[in-house]
Amino acid sequence: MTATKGLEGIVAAASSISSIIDGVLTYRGYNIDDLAEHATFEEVAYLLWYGKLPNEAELQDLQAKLSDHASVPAGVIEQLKLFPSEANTMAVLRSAVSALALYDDSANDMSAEANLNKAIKIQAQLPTIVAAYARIREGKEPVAPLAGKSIAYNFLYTLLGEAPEPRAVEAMDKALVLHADHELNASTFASRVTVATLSDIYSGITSAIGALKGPLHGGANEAVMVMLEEIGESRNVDDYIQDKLDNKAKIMGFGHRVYKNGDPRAKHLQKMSEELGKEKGNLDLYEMSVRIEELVTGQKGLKPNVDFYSASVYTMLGIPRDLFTPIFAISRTSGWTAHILEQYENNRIIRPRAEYVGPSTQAYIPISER
Ligand SMILES: CC(=O)SCCNC(=O)CCNC(=O)[C@H](O)C(C)(C)COP(=O)(O)OP(=O)(O)OC[C@H]1O[C@@H](n2cnc3c(N)ncnc32)[C@H](O)[C@@H]1OP(=O)(O)O
Ligand SMILES: O=C([O-])CC(=O)C(=O)O
Repeated sequence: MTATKGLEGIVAAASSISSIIDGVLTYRGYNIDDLAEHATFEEVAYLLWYGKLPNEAELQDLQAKLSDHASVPAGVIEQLKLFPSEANTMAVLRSAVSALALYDDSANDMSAEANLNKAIKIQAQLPTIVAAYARIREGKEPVAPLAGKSIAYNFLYTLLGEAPEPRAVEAMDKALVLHADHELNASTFASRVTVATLSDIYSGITSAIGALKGPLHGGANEAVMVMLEEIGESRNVDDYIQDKLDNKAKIMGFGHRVYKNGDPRAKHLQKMSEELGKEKGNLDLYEMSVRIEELVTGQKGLKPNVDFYSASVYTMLGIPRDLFTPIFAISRTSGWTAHILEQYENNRIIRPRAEYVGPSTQAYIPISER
């Protein structure tokens, strides 16, 4: 038995949810470029859960369910108030989602219907939790989401406490569409491993949030913003990046395990970054990002991934840096839950083998003789 480091190239599950074939990403066979252009996040979530695009009535029904479930148990809000105001936001989210299970009587109901309902409920509650914590840590009261509004609208509304600009809602919605699912990425795999033991959906999402938090995965969007802040202004880009490249340091937001010729989602975020910069009359972040890309791609051949331009997009939407990865989690909950439901439908425990590289058979030595 020989191990493949990082399981590169190993096909570990069959799935009909999303595919990456020859660098083209599809959700249920629909090209991400078409979905990014035309679909709302709610349509995409429906597509991921039900396997088809909704008609008007089906979409309205899902939107009503999401609205009905958007409030969070008072006990979870009380917990958010007890957490330190400087806490890591992904750790907060991981803990809060785990706590949601304590208030859900159906948490351990393993019927397909109950699990789909929980998927919708968790999707509705995640944005409420992220916005509530962001306000609580600033000493403000959480704002209740408005019935009949989209997840993108309500996230911005409950975060900022005022009606968001239509353009901001549109950009947020597109970002949610682009992050919704991505085949067997690390966090989705973690969620499938967890629920394949027949553990509950909350355990699966808690595992996934823990995996997404890392800077090699979803945490990279926040790390990109740290880099842009460290660089500070355009004239510093070349020296900063050259120093990193010379020292073989990782440039966050570049590279990908599967895409070697570029991530198809990045161009949409780059376009959004440029458009928002133009609208705000400040292209600094966009231009710095473009120059970083020229240097990194030029010298290392590495292309930007989904996390690179999302950092400048979210910043231009007025979102604090440490909410970037929680936003990724809000979107990816649709994909995680779709994968969890698919895993339950045709389950077998996920239990690979390890190549043993430790010492060969050893004779036990009593402690007094060691
Ligand atoms: C949503 C997402 O999760 S997208 C990914 C987000 N993560 C990041 O942006 C973090 C930065 N990128 C990385 O760390 C990596 O590219 C990963 C984790 C995304 C993929 O990792 P792997 O598939 O193991 O990388 P891969 O084997 O292709 O790396 C090949 C070489 O390129 C280097 N490399 C890869 N990414 C980068 C980078 N961002 N900066 C500098 N060098 C890099 C590797 O160090 C490796 O060099 P070596 O051959 O000298 O050892
Ligand atoms: O697929 C991956 O390895 C990481 C990624 O881009 C994602 O999860 O969106």
